[in-house]
Amino acid sequence: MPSRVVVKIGSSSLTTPEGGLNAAAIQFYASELAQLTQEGHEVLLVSSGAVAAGFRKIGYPAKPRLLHEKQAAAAVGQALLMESYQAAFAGHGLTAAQILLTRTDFSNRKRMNNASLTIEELLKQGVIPVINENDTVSVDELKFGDNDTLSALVANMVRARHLIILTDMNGLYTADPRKNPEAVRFQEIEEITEEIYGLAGGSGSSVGTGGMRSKLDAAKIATRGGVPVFIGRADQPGELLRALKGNGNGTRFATQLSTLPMKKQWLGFMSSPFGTLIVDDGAEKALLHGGHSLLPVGVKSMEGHFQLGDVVEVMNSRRERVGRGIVNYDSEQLQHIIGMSTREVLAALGEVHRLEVIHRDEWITLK
Ligand SMILES: Nc1ncnc2c1ncn2[C@@H]1O[C@H](COP(=O)(O)OP(=O)(O)O)[C@@H](O)[C@H]1O
Ligand SMILES: N[C@@H](CCC(=O)OP(=O)(O)O)C(=O)O
Repeated sequence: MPSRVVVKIGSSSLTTPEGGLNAAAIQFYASELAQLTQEGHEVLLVSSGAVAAGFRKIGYPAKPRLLHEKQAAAAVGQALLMESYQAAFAGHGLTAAQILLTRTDFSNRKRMNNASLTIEELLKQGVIPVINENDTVSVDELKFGDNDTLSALVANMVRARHLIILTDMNGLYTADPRKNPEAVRFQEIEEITEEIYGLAGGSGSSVGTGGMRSKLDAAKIATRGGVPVFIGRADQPGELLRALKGNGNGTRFATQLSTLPMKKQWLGFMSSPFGTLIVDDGAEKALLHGGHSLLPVGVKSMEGHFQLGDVVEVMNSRRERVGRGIVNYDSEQLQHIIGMSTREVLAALGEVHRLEVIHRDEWITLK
């Protein structure tokens, strides 16, 4: 079975700061990716760069900030990007396919399944899927924004063997090296703790978006799904292959000991919550450390309109995210019983579908 690799390349590696494609860079990466296919790997490319490639062409002096301007720039730039990839891959006898996805395509299981089947067929035919966010239709509050999270969701969806995130920095440092020249690089990270998060800053370039912070978000999602991650550079011939073999110019992130099943990955990272439940300290502890279900007595308040079976987010009294789960009541019913003991719930409602507000089997901790 060939090993499946998802490679994500950021805007900073593919475009120029003034706006426009870096044609030499695209040719270089196409050649490096072609080499991976020659070594027997199945390759999926997650490529940013549509906004940065398109903004100057339509007259914006710098990368736009407003959503509709970014969308317009992306609509122009995405076509330029694909044209460039098609030509570059053709030089190696390969064909590229454009796949544009949004967050909703992952939260809706039917759409995700369709995307997955299309990608499987492309790989079977030896085509390289080139994936980007569908910027034209992504609304602000649901946007990935950067493509790091998108690349992790894709890696988990296709059950990749590796996720390689290429950027303009050779890995994660103890601080942003652009601001702190004393910063030291990590070779390998076993677990992405709060402390590690604290070291990562935002984007350092004029064209990038998420910086190291969003790359760590991506690494967390992928490693919890069982996919090891590399974050770094591969701008010299052969470096991409070396990254795959474990000695690249960057930082490696090991997979978590217990890999989440797909159902829980979907719940935690792909689903869209319909509401929020605020729980008390006892319930938070029971969910986080006791492996218990959430009962009505532990819920202090709630927001949103949801149906039985929808996904809801759970927050503690400090409004920090605790996790997500499938709710066993609709919002109107739950409103009547929050804070009640089991006996009171039964007296108030008579018969219930399930007593727990969220059963522990349908829960994922995200804290
Ligand atoms: N702790 C850190 N270690 C390394 N880079 C960091 C760190 N914190 C912030 N950065 C910044 O993250 C940038 C890479 O992210 P980004 O600009 O979003 O690139 P891309 O377009 O490739 O996704 C680096 O250029 C660097 O300035
Ligand atoms: N979908 C957008 C991605 C935006 C972006 O800047 O992402 P990245 O360079 O990966 O931080 C584009 O193609 O321009």
